[in-house]
Formats: sequence, structure tokens, C-alpha cells
Amino acid sequence: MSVLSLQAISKSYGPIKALNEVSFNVPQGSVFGILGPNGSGKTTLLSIILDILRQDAGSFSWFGQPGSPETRKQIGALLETPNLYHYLSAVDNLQITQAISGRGVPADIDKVIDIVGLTARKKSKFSTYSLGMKQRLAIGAALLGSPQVLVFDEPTNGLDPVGIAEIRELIKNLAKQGKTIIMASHLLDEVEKVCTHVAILKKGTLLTAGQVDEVLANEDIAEVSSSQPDQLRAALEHFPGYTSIKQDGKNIQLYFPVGTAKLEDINRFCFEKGVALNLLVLKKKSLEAKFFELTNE
Ligand SMILES: Nc1ncnc2c1ncn2[C@@H]1O[C@H](COP(=O)(O)OP(=O)(O)OP(=O)(O)O)[C@@H](O)[C@H]1O
Repeated sequence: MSVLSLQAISKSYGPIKALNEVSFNVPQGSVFGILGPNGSGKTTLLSIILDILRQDAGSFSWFGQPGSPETRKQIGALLETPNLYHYLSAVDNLQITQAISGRGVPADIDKVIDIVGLTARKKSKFSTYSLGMKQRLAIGAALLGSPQVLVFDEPTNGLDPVGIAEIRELIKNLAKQGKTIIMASHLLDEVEKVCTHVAILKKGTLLTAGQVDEVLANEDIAEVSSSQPDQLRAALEHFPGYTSIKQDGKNIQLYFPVGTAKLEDINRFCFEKGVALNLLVLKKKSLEAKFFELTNE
């Protein structure tokens, strides 16, 4: 079942087309990454689905219904650094957030602080927190009322590797609890580590969307090497079924349609041509390579 469904969403700011007929579905329980270079329309898209901005054309539905204040209550969001008070503790800050938003009950506050790993520091002032802790508290504010869906815009922006790893673990744990998470990011490596699904935007146009594995798995790459690179290259050019061949130093990469690279066949073929291999591995294209290929960045 789709938690969110977008149909041909378009949005312009004067002459700038920020989104151009974007359509995709977010399955329940997925961690859905919206990837794109700067200015590709990610924040605009999140703002539209959260009713902060209005689209010019197209429609979207949450849980099969048009957006409404009721459905909005099932969605927790962190779009930009929220208004957390520097001189107040985690507990006091969440009490204020809760009083303003009316989400959940006071007993939720300790649970949320536990989920985001701040129990030991829950009475310390916000100003004494590391950036990662501040971001975890901001995520905690989005968790009040236990919404089924969480929307995060660049949740690891500005964090150091430790802070990034903590947020990654937190997102994975939220997903294990059955939450659907929609997150915009330009950190491709992070998306690859955390997300089950991805949509890639470029200048407001959707390039591809689907399961991370499927988006990546449209090609098999067999990487091959030998101490006789020239003979190897000459032999492999006659190997049947590959779509392209590339050379990276001594290593040769043969690209095949997904599921068709057979390492045994390559090994036998080279052996019969008198070339002994010292490397033969099947690789998948990384999301980063795929992203750069799609966006020509
Ligand atoms: N309020 C606005 N007025 C005019 N143009 C805008 C406005 N907001 C965004 N834009 C433009 O719309 C396009 C999409 O912007 P958006 O912020 O949605 O992209 P993004 O992918 O979130 O980028 P970033 O990663 O830099 O945050 C960009 O060209 C941006 O300059």
C-alpha cells in the first residue's frame, strides 16, 4: 500500500520551474530517499506534501486521501532547524513543542527522549549539546504523538561522521518500528546505506524512482584483470553479450544487462584464449555512480 502518492506535481517560482510533473509512490514501511543536486526541487516537493506550499498543478494523496488536517497529524516533519530554546533542557523544549503542536501526551516526552538517545542528558541545556544531539532532539520533536510517517529534509546536514552515523542508526531503528520515512538528501552514500527506495530529481524533473536495488541493478559489471592486459582486452572484445567495455588502468570492466554476466563463462573464455586472470569479480554500480551518470554532474 502507498502511504503517499504523487501525480504530476508541478510548481514554478516565476520563470523557474522547480517541479515538472513529478509522480511517484511511497510504499508503507519504506525509507524513501529523495535525491538531487542543489536546486533540484527537493525542499519544494517536501513543502508541498506538508501543505506549506501549494502546487500549481497535479495532486497528491496521503493514505489514499487528499491532504487534510487529520492526515497531517499522522505525519511528523523536520524541514529546517526548529525553534528549540538554547537555555532550556530537552524535556522543557519538548514540553513547549508539545503544548504548541498539541501532539501526543506529556508521558510521550520521556519515550521520545529515549528513542533519540538523550536520556542521560535530558536535563542539560540545549546550548550544551553537540550538533548531532541538537539534531536528534529536533527529530524527537517530530516524533511527538507517534506519527506513522516522518518527513526529514537533509537530516544529517552539517553533522560530523559520528553525528551522521547516529542519525543513520536512529532512522534505521524508526524504520524497524514500522514507520515510513521520507527524507531529502544530497548525501548519496547515506541514502544508499539507509534507504530502501529512492527518487532522483534533476532540475525539477524525476529521473528515476524505485527500490534502491532496482535503481542500481539495471547493469552487471564484471571486473577482470590479468598480468597480460593487452591480450586480455583483445580477447574480451570478442566475448558475447556485453553492452560496453571500459578500462581503468589494468582492470577491464565489462557491462552486461542485469543478470546476464556469468563469471564462469568469462573465466573459461579467457583461459581458452590463453589469458590467465588474476581478478574476476561481479560489481554493482554504486548509487553515487548511478546518480552522477543520471544527472551528468
Ligand atoms: N521562494 C522561492 N522563490 C524563487 N525561487 C525559488 C524559491 N524557492 C526555491 N526556488 C528555486 O526553485 C528551485 C528548487 O529549489 P529547492 O529549494 O526546492 O531545491 P532543493 O533540491 O531543495 O535544493 P537544496 O538542496 O539547495 O536545498 C531552485 O532553482 C531554487 O532556486
